[in-house]
Amino acid sequence: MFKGLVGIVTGGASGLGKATVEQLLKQGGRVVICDLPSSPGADVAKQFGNDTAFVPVDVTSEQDIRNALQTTVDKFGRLDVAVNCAGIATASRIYNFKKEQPFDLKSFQKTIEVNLVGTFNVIRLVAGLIGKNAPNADGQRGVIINTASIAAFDGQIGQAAYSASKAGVVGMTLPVARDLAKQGIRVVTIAPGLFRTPMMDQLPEPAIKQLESSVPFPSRLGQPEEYALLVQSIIQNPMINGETIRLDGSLRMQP
Ligand SMILES: NC(=O)C1=CN([C@@H]2O[C@H](COP(=O)(O)OP(=O)(O)OC[C@H]3O[C@@H](n4cnc5c(N)ncnc54)[C@H](O)[C@@H]3O)[C@@H](O)[C@H]2O)C=CC1
Ligand SMILES: C[C@]12CC(=O)[C@H]3[C@@H](CCC4=CC(=O)CC[C@@]43C)[C@@H]1CC[C@@H]2C(=O)C=O
Repeated sequence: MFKGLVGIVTGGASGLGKATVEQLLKQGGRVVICDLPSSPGADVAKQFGNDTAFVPVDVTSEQDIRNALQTTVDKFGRLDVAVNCAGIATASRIYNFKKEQPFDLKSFQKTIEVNLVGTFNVIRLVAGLIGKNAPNADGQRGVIINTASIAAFDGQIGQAAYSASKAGVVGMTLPVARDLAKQGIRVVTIAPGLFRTPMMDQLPEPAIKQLESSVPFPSRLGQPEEYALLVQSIIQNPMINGETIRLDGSLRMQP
């Protein structure tokens, strides 16, 4: 289905990103996995075979992303799709009244830097390369897909930094889609609910069970493959643009 399509996936060594890499490959695409040097990205690329490459990147670095784009062109000749999955989850209350300690500013800045600035950095750089493609019959040159979270809308206690970073991703989706419309590049954001990934596995099992029971239907964590299926759908459907799509089993998180 995606024969000839070339994608890059940030955060592609783990969780939602890794499932996306696998789905794009299954459909006949070729994929560059971008993830931290400390990630298992090299092993993941080896496991997936010759239609993948791993480039160690920090998404907040301009040079790292330029390197990744250069590798994409050298190895696969073009770029059609970029999927932003790289992200970190942090949690802290705004003020700890027992310890008389405010939210650590560095931690707030880091969360914004990776989740929001990192996503923006990738978008602004991939747009130039995707824009070089010849348009298809519909005028489309490619697609950029971002990952927010339902915490962008229903942020919980302790999620001020995480929610702000993800709300930023939601907020820039429409203006960036408008910026890139003339070039025929679509921009879409997915806001996942609760998915079974290494990020989620930081929580103890009883807490996960409790979270699962809070999802109306299906009352369980999402599988990373279900996220990847939405990525596939967004790529296939040229009318989806400038929108954030919740993928959450109708969960609305409690405070
Ligand atoms: N798992 C879940 O339930 C949900 C996840 N999300 C979001 O989905 C995205 C993917 O999350 P998961 O797959 O669950 O997490 P994960 O922890 O399994 O994967 C995240 C990947 O991002 C990479 N990464 C982190 N910082 C990076 C940086 N500065 N540069 C490059 N790569 C970096 C990590 O090395 C890791 O491989 C994240 O943005 C997360 O906030 C959103 C809602 C729910
Ligand atoms: C990010 C998200 C909600 C959270 O805040 C938690 C995170 C899993 C790891 C965590 C461990 C903690 O001890 C504090 C909370 C949290 C940072 C969750 C994974 C997915 C959740 C999300 O984005 C929901 O939309």
